[in-house]
Amino acid sequence: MMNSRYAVLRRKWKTLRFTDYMSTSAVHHKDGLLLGVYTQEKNDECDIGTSFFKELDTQWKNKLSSVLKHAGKIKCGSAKVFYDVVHEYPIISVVGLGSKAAAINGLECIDEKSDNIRLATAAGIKSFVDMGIDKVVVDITERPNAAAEGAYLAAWNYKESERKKLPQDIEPAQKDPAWDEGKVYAECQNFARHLMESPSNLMTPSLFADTVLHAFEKENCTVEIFEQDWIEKQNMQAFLSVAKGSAEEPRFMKITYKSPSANALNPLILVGKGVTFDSGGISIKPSQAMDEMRADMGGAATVASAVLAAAKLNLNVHVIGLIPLCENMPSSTSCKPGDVVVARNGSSIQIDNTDAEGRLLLADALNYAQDLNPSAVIDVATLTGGIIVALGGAASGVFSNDDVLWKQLQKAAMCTGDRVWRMPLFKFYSKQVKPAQLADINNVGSGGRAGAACTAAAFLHHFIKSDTKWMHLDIASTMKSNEKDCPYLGKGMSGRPTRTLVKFMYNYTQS
Ligand SMILES: N[C@@H](CSCc1ccccc1)C(=O)NCC(=O)O
Ligand SMILES: [Mg+2]
Ligand SMILES: [Zn+2]
Ligand SMILES: [Zn+2]
Repeated sequence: MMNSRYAVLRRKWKTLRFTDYMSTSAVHHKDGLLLGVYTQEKNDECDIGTSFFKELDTQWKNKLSSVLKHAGKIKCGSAKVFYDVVHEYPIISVVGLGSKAAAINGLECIDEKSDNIRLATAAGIKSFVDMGIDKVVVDITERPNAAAEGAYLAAWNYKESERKKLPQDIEPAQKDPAWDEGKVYAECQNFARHLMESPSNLMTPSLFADTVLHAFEKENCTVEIFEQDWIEKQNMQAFLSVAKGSAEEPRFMKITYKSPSANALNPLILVGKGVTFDSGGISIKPSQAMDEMRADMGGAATVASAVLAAAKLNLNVHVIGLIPLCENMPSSTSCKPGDVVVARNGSSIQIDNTDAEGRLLLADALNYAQDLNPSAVIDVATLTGGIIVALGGAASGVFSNDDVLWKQLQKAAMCTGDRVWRMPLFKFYSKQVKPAQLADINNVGSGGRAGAACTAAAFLHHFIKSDTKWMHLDIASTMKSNEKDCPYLGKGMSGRPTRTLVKFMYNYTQS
């Protein structure tokens, strides 16, 4: 709640902003400062400032420690704002970094230190909302990359009018390459959030392809956009069976980034499901929350964004992103329940539920991927409601035929805080999708909703050759975010797991 002293000081500062005095000599008066303190375990002891906090405190004759003493404890991941403590920075936000001893928590599968920094920095950025601040200077004593991630993820909003209320000029107190890296991780996740959140009429398959092409303009990458005739020549009939219900033409994107120093001939291939709107088709979805299916291209968005980050960070990797894009709509040209199509690999598929469309696009894209001599193939897809039932928003579900690949992804996710959880690829589930009554395989499992994420993975597994190292990420569980579960992302389409994919590629180059 705003008390009277707060109101007076805020008014005073706002008045000052528009004086000639401000616009000439004392530019600092428009700047906010974000400082960190470690939470003290003992109740009667004050929180302890970071080394940067202490440095400024000495410079400013203990004014910071003095206000902190009266402010009481600052909880981990929360912020307290102080006005006019020093004239250099009229607004200072002090954030709780949690315990200095925070470390990797095996049970939680997360590096708590890094996540505390993200939470704290995000809370600090948000504490400057509506203050008209031009620039925020951030204390980066602890984990500069995580600080940048928290800051830039928190400063983002799909709506420009909301974004403008938050500081957009954010700078580290000292130059640090780790901060710059964290900024790329966050900005690429924000790009994925933009693609996912965009209304489906403004992010059709062709508009998605154009937007991504534009984002890669300055990167040393090859971006290919294939149209319907190419998809037909590729015999991608499973993919086309979904696309044919819509007036919007499908697209197939291929984005290649090969670091000049990467000698790997065999690329890592990322495949992203790009259904720009999933109405369910003839097996139409209930209208409640159907709008959220504008984000059914979350796999495509995160794959494109992760490859973009790899290029921006010059990661020592050879990666190809494959992105089948289409709409799933009901019409007189739609595929009907019980229809049979032949996929690119020659397998016949009985389509008993047209809402289980993602796996049809992926079947053909995965088959194409394996023609490119990959070192590993990873698909990313908002694939099933079943994974939401299984994991909630805590993690993306991962199915893999390779333990090393899985462990590398798990390690990456611990660092980024964007978690993953391994799920089974038992024959138990394969037997529920094949054989189908009229074809080699059915696009839905005989168990119905029971184990639906697992039968979907079993379906994809059918299209994976025995010597291909493969991982399938079902990201329907992490498609959306909310303020309570992840304050640094807030509410809306999450852009998860972009940072985990980038970190995975970073580690992949080291192995
Ligand atoms: N598009 C997929 C996943 S729908 C999952 C979802 C549901 C509600 C809110 C967010 C995400 C699909 O249609 N899958 C078919 C299925 O799960 O049966
Ligand atoms: Mg969208
Ligand atoms: Zn669907
Ligand atoms: Zn879908």
